This record gives sequence, structure tokens and C-alpha cells, in this order.
Amino acid sequence: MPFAAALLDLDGTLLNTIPDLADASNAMLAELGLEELPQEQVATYVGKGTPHLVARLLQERDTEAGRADPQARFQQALAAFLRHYHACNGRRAVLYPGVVEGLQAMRAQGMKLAIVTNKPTEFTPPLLRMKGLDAYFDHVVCGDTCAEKKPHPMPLLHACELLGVQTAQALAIGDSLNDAQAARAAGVHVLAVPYGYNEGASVHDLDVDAIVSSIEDAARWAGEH
Ligand SMILES: O=C(O)COP(=O)(O)O
Ligand SMILES: [Mg+2]
Repeated sequence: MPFAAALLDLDGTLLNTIPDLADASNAMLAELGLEELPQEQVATYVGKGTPHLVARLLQERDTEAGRADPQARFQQALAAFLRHYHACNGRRAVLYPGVVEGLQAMRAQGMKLAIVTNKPTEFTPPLLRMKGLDAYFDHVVCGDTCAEKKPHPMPLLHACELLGVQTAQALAIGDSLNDAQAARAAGVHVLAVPYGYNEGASVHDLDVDAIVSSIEDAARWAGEH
């Protein structure tokens, strides 16, 4: 049976958002009097949502000031990150090759499309609009839409419900273990792209149906299965 829907991850799958996320991370670290981190290291903290990213940044850098009241320090860091990311969001992020072609091909195959990202709602629709991607999607499920984030299956199950498709007819496409684990737990098929973040690990170790080189390649795979 052909796929009725594709559930697309955002960061590391459709858009390289690391330059903006690293700028916001480093602006936050500087504001707290902490040393900056290279973009490649920030990339390994992306994928489980913004609070996780901020916690990992602090874990790496905040060895002294944060010890007295870690919860207050975390709230201070999170507020600073959110403020800086509002200023950076979309500024340097770029689409990966084959994204537009792939989304168009999936739509032409009659597939419904949804975004399922761990990025918070306050950043996601504005970013999709800035990059000209908003018109392709029937629904957008963000990191704070459901009670749980990926790797929990809830956001993927919620997207299937919104789209009115059975999980067995849905295809998730992502760049990390969070997408792969969520998809397996939800009972949806899943493809991985190799150019994203995956917390610094190899995508070849992921439990996925296939690794595809681009979203265009994913559309081709969906048409053949
Ligand atoms: O915000 C994140 O941590 C990553 O978002 P993603 O789910 O689109 O990869
Ligand atoms: Mg991702």
C-alpha cells in the first residue's frame, strides 16, 4: 500500500539550523560569563529539544556559578537562549539540497505532509515561513505541542491523528535516533538522512527502513515501496 503521509523532522533534515542555534547558544554563554563552544559541539546537543540543549550547554561550561542554585541558573540560561534565538532564528539557516524537490514530489504522489519537530512552537512556524516551506505542510507538531517529545512516539501519533492516516501508512523522515526510536515505537516506517546531527553518532547504527541521501531520494523511496 502506498504511503498516505510523510512526517518530516525539521532541524538536520530539512534545514541546517546549526549556525543560528550555535549563535544563540554562544550569545547565552557569553551573557552568563561562560566560554563559547564550537558549532560542531553545539550540533551534538541538538535533537531532544531546547531545554535539553540548554542543559547540555550548562553541563559543559557552567562548572562554578551554577552549583549554588542549578535550577535558577538553568532558568536564567533558558530565558537568555530563547531571547537570543528569537533574534537569530532563520538568519543563517539554509535548506539542504533536494528538500523542495522532495516535498513537491511527495505532494505530487498524493501524500499529506506534516512537520514533527522538537523545536518549540514559538520558533517553528516563523522559520517555515522565512524559508518558504510553510505551504507544503498540512500540520505542524512542535516540541511543546504534546506532553512528550521525540524519542517518545506521542508527537508522531498525534500527527497521524491530525492527518487522519493510519500509522502503518505513514513514513517518518529524520536525522537522529530521536526520530528513529519515536517512529519504531509509533509503528510508522522511517527513513534517515545522513547529513544531519544524530548527537554526534553514526546514522548507520540507527534502526530505520533505509538511509536516503536527500528528501528527493526519500520521495523516490516512498514511491517505490
Ligand atoms: O529542537 C531540537 O532539538 C531539534 O529539532 P528536530 O526535532 O527538528 O530535529
Ligand atoms: Mg532533527
